[in-house]
Amino acid sequence: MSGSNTSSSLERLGWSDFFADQVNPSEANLAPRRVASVHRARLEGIDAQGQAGLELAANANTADYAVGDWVLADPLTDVVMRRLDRKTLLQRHTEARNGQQLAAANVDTLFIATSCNADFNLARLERYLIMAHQAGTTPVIVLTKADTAPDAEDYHRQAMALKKDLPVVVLNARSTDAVEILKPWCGIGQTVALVGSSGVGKSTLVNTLAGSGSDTAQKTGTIREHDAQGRHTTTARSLHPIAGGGWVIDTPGIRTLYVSDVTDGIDILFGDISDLAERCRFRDCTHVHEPGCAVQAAVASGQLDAERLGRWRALLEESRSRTPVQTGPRGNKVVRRNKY
Ligand SMILES: Nc1nc2c(ncn2[C@@H]2O[C@H](COP(=O)(O)OP(=O)(O)OP(=O)(O)O)[C@@H](O)[C@H]2O)c(=O)[nH]1
Ligand SMILES: [Zn+2]
Repeated sequence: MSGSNTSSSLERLGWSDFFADQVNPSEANLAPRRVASVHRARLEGIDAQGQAGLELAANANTADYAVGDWVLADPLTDVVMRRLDRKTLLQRHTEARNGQQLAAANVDTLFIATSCNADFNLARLERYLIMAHQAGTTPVIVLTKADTAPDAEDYHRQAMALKKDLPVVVLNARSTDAVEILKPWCGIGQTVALVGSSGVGKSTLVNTLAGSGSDTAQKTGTIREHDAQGRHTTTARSLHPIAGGGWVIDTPGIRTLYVSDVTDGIDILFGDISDLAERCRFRDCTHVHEPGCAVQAAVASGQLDAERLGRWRALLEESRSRTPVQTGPRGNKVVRRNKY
């Protein structure tokens, strides 16, 4: 890496020791670039100077790259030599060949958006929280449309009860006040992404964060991504600068994320129940009818909410039925682990 100016500009793009430490001395002449959008046949990149080419080798597949990835490119030919390990990775479950589609990489904070109205659903928020933990990102619940809800504080209180120390903010996505409220997670070099149902205000928030007059502004309520044939640089980038520093990733893929393969995340979100379960008399306790069940005892004493227990059980069931299980060499079951 050359001079400190370059690295400090790179840090504005999200570069950090985590990535710098992966660069071998023999790779010092290569240029770190960040993937700004992924198309079927090509990638777009950025570096400290702005748009930067990313050419893939003939045998490479764009599906192996996610928006937000860091790669090392040959500065003369723009050819991608290597992708650096990811800090975090958001994936989509698909029915396709390998079952996973990459949605975004190296997202520091995941804004889980829901509005202060009928969209608000604790079970769905829990799923998004699990997804955030599973990806390695920090979740923040963003309650939108506070300006239209007389009872926003009630939603706030319910969301905060989902997990100890969970950040929950209440805002009007159309107001510039939202920028100030989200500032703690949008500093220089920070990357955020938004998930949530259709219509909760994700595009509106991206626009508000990007600032007015930004040429990256998304059109709300309309289709954003279009590949204009015959022109090659007109597609919307998926990595948008935030006015006060940082980046927000917004892609169609991230808008349709849902939970799968979530066992690790479930243990983080429902750690209290997992702890209780360890104290049950039977190791294979189903926490339904067994004597000596510490989980049922906690429900009976009012320490544990029965509905929350029900959601935990449903998520575990779903996760078990979806997690691919491979049969190991001696017929012992090997559950696939996260691999970034
Ligand atoms: N009053 C008010 N309206 C909002 C707020 N956030 C979003 N809206 C409006 O809600 C509508 C939907 O907002 P979008 O930003 O398009 O929602 P989205 O989550 O991007 O929806 P998809 O693109 O379908 O995923 C728009 O008309 C917004 O102006 C808010 O906090 N307050
Ligand atoms: Zn039990």
